Amino acid sequence: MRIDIFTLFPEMFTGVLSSSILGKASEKELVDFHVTNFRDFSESKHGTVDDTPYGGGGGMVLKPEPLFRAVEALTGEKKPRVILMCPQGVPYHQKLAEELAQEEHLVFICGHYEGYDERIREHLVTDEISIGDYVLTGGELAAMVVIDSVVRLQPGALGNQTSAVEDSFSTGLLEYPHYTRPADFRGWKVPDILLSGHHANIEIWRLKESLRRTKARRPDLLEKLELTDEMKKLLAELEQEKK
Ligand SMILES: CN(C)c1cccc(CNc2ccc(C(N)=O)cn2)c1
Repeated sequence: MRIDIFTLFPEMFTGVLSSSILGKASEKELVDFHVTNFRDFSESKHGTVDDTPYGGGGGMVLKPEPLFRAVEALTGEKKPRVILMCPQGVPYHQKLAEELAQEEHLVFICGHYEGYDERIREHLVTDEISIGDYVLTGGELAAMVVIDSVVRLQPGALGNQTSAVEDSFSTGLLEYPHYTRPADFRGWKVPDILLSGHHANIEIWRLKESLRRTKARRPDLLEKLELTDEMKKLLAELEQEKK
C-alpha cells in the first residue's frame, strides 16, 4: 500500500512514520509512505498557498492549484482515494479503517484552520473524514490517527495478526480485562479463572467481562450488536448479579 501525505509541515510526520509499528511496517515494505510539502507546488515564487476569501470575511483560504498540481503529479493509472481531514467529515470508525486498509493507494490532504477552497472538495477529494467533534490546529494529527489505524490492519504489521481481528471495535465489544505476571501484585490478585488453564471457561469469562464493560461504558455499542444466545445468557447473568 502506498500512502501520500500533503502537508505544510512534513516534519510533523518524521517521528510517527519511522517509529514502532508504522516504522516496522515501512521497513517490511507493507506500506510506502511519501510526505510532500504542497507549498512546493505553488505557482508563485513566494510559495503562496492561501489567499483572502472572496466575499470578504476574516481568515485565509487554501488556494486550489497547489493541491491540484500536487495530487495530479501523483496519479498513475488508477485514481487513488483522496482523503481530506476536516471537522465536517464523516465520523471516523473502525469499519471505515477496515475499508481504507483494502486500498492500494491513499492520499491525505492536511489543511489548516483557514479552510479549503470548495473546488478542492468538489473536484479533487473523494472522502472527507473527521476523527471527532473537535477542532485541531491542522489536519496532520487527524491524518496520523487514520494512517495508524489503517496500517496496523495490513497483514504482517502486528506481531500476532489475531490481535487486529479480535480487538474490541472489530468485535463490537469493549476489551475484557488483561493481566500478566505477577499473579499477586500488592495483594491485588489475578482472577483464578485465568490461572486455571480451562480455555473454554476463560473464553466465556472474557466474553462476559467484555459484555459487562460494554454495558457499563458504551450501552450504545451494545444496542448495535447482533446478540448471540450465549451473549444473551451472559447478559442475563450480569443482571442477576446486580440484584
Ligand atoms: C473549518 N475548520 C475548523 C477546519 C477546516 C479544515 C481543516 C481544519 C484543520 N483542523 C482539523 C482537521 C480535522 C479535524 C478532525 N476533527 O478530524 C479537526 N480539526 C479545520
